[in-house]
Amino acid sequence: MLITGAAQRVGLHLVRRLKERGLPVIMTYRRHREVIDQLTAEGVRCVQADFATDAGIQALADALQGQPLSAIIHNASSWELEPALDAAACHFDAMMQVHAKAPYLLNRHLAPQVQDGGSIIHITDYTVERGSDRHIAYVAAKAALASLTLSFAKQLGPRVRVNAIAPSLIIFNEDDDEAYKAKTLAKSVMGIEPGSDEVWLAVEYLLNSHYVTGRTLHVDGGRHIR
Ligand SMILES: NC(=O)C1=CN([C@@H]2O[C@H](COP(=O)(O)OP(=O)(O)OC[C@H]3O[C@@H](n4cnc5c(N)ncnc54)[C@H](OP(=O)(O)O)[C@@H]3O)[C@@H](O)[C@H]2O)C=CC1
Ligand SMILES: Nc1nc2c(c(=O)[nH]1)N=C([C@H](O)[C@@H](O)CO)CN2
Repeated sequence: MLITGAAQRVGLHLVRRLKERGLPVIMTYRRHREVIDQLTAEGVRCVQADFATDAGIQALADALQGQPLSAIIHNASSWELEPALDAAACHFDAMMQVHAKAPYLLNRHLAPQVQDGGSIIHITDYTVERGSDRHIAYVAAKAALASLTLSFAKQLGPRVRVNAIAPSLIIFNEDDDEAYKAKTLAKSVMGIEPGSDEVWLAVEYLLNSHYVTGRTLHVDGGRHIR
C-alpha cells in the first residue's frame, strides 16, 4: 500500500496502523527526519518525493514502476493561507500541483499496478462543500481532488474502488493558539479535536468494503449541521 506525505501527523498514524495489521507499506516524505530512519528500520519502504514539480511526481512513478499495490492513499497536502496578490498565481499553481495534479498523474501511472479489488483513497477536506475565504486556492484544489474521485471511480471500477475522505478538524497544528482552537472547536456539533484515528477508521472501512466507490466519507464532527 502507498501513502503519500506520511512522515507526520495523520499520514504517519495511518502507516503505524497499517503496520500493526501486518500490511506492507510504502510511504513518501518530502523532508527527511529521524522517523524516516525508524520506519526504514521497521521495514517500511520510505521514498523521498516532492510533488511541487512534474519531475518530482514522475520520479515517484518511476521509482514504483512495476510495484504491485493493494491501495493508494493520497494524503500529501500543504494547508496554506491566501498570499498577497503578487504571490497568488504561484500559490494557486502550488496548491493544484500537490492536491490535484499529483494524485491525477500518480493514479494514471500506478492504477494498473493496484491489485484487483484494491482501493484508491483521496483525502480531501470538508470545506470543499462550503468554500473558504482564507484558503481559497487550497479548497479549490481539494475540490478538484474530490472531482477526480468520481472520474477515477468510473474509469477504474469495478476492478478498483476510488473514494474520498473529507475531514474537518482532525488535529491542530503546533502554532494554533488557544483562541483559534476555541473558535474551531465551536464550529462542530461534537466540539472536539478527534485525533488521527478518526481518519484511520474511515480508511479501514473503505479498504474493507467491496461495494462503496465514488463516494466521500465526511469525518467532520457534524460541522455541516452546526
Ligand atoms: N489536520 C487536520 O485537521 C485536517 C487535515 N486534512 C487533510 O488530511 C490530510 C492529512 O492532514 P495532516 O496530517 O494535517 O497533513 P500535514 O499538513 O501534516 O501534511 C502532510 C504531509 O504532506 C507533505 N507535503 C506537503 N507538500 C508536499 C509536496 N509538495 N510534495 C510532497 N509532499 C508534500 C508534507 O511533507 P513533509 O513534512 O515531509 O514536507 C507533510 O508531512 C491532508 O490531506 C489534509 O489536507 C483535512 C482537514 C483537516
Ligand atoms: N495539509 C493540511 N490540511 C489541513 C490542515 C492541516 O493541518 N494540514 N488543517 C486543517 C484544519 O484543521 C481545519 O480543518 C480546521 O481549522 C484543514 N486542512
